[in-house]
Amino acid sequence: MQVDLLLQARWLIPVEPESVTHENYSLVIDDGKIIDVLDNAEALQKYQPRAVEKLDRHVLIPGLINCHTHAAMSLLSGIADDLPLMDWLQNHIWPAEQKWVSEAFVRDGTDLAIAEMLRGGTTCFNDMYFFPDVVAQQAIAHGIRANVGLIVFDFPTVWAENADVYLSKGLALHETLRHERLISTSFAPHAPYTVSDEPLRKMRTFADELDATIHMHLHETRHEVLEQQQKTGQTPLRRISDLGLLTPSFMGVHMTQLSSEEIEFYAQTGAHIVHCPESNLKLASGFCPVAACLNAGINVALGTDGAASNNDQDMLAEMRTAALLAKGVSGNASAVSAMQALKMATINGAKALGLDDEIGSLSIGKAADIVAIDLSDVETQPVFNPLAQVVYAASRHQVSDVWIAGKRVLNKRQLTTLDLHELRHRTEAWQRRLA
Ligand SMILES: CSC[C@H]1O[C@@H](n2cnc3c(O)ncnc32)[C@H](O)[C@@H]1O
Ligand SMILES: [Zn+2]
Repeated sequence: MQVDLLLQARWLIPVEPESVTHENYSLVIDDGKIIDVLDNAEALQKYQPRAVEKLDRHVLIPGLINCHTHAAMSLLSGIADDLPLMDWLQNHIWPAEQKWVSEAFVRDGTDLAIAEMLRGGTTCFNDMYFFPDVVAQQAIAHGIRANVGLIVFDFPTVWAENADVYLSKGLALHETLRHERLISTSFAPHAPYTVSDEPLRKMRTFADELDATIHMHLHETRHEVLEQQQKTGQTPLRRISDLGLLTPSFMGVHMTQLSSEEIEFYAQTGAHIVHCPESNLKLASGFCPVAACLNAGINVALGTDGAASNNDQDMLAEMRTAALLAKGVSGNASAVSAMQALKMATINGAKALGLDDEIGSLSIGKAADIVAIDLSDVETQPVFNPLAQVVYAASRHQVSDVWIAGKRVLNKRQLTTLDLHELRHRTEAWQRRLA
């Protein structure tokens, strides 16, 4: 049988259907999909590939899914550091956004983040930012998968005047993007402290009608929880639950403040958590009790958050931080194993986005979203355990090749859909303006 491409790898970690590492294994790709996963020798007997790629020093893993970011904020990386969330947001980030955010800013900032993400093995990002139409357009142009946030605030910004306008623009954009192969959409109310009850109720109704997900910052800091409790007698989590938002189509981002009772309660709802350990550590927000959440059966995905609070878009690093932090805070070295960390960055992200039929593992029938990591560098030798080298030692500079829906977007470290030289010029121009 003739097929488009055969990837012959030294190691292959499919994540699903089995948590194993195969040695000398091939992925067979046709029409943008994985059609077989089998031993190298068998693959050559069974298929006549139009192209063969030998990856004999490499491990193949599923494309990494960055389940929470604000891509265009890459242009704000380093403008305000070493500050707690509300000081950072209210006194630095929001004033800068008010002054600078435009369609051109979002186009160039999103391109900068996409270049960084592709070079680091991220094949899908879940975004929440102004001008989501531009975010979608840039993702399509550069061949990366994106879930675009239909943002809502209860006050005017550069994108809309009031909650109803945010919602109507979001619904129109959802309709425009409905048939885009690499794009999905999600309602994205910013946070409990910036969106009132009525628009949240409306979003629940729209999300149900359109079978869409909802993506929201929630319980990010102790301050957020205490302030709302003092004002209303309720935690933000209880309020969001009373408004009917907590269902399997909801992603609560951060969730650093959770009691054991709240973990049990959240698990019952089927809602997902997106853990952003590096942003939480840098803003000193706390951290999500991931080991306890996973044990309770909550699906926990991983995100970097924007580069103004991280300060990068490096999902390999985020995986390592998630695994190490969970062990450190639980006092249990088995908490968040290397396989669990890889799952959080792949299949769990796909589940949170409702895309697990399509992406998140190297399984037959799924899209060919694949990352090759070269483990021959001294930094990742010897390779007794490829999975441990990926999670605990590899750096994003070892990501050699990336395919999304079968298209090669990184070829031996070269981006195929973005010109880095030209991107650097655009970024430097923004730096001069912002300075
Ligand atoms: C609705 S557009 C996104 C909005 O969120 C701001 N933001 C970035 N990071 C965080 C965070 O960790 N918590 C809360 N809000 C954040 C971003 O600057 C935009 O204004
Ligand atoms: Zn965020």
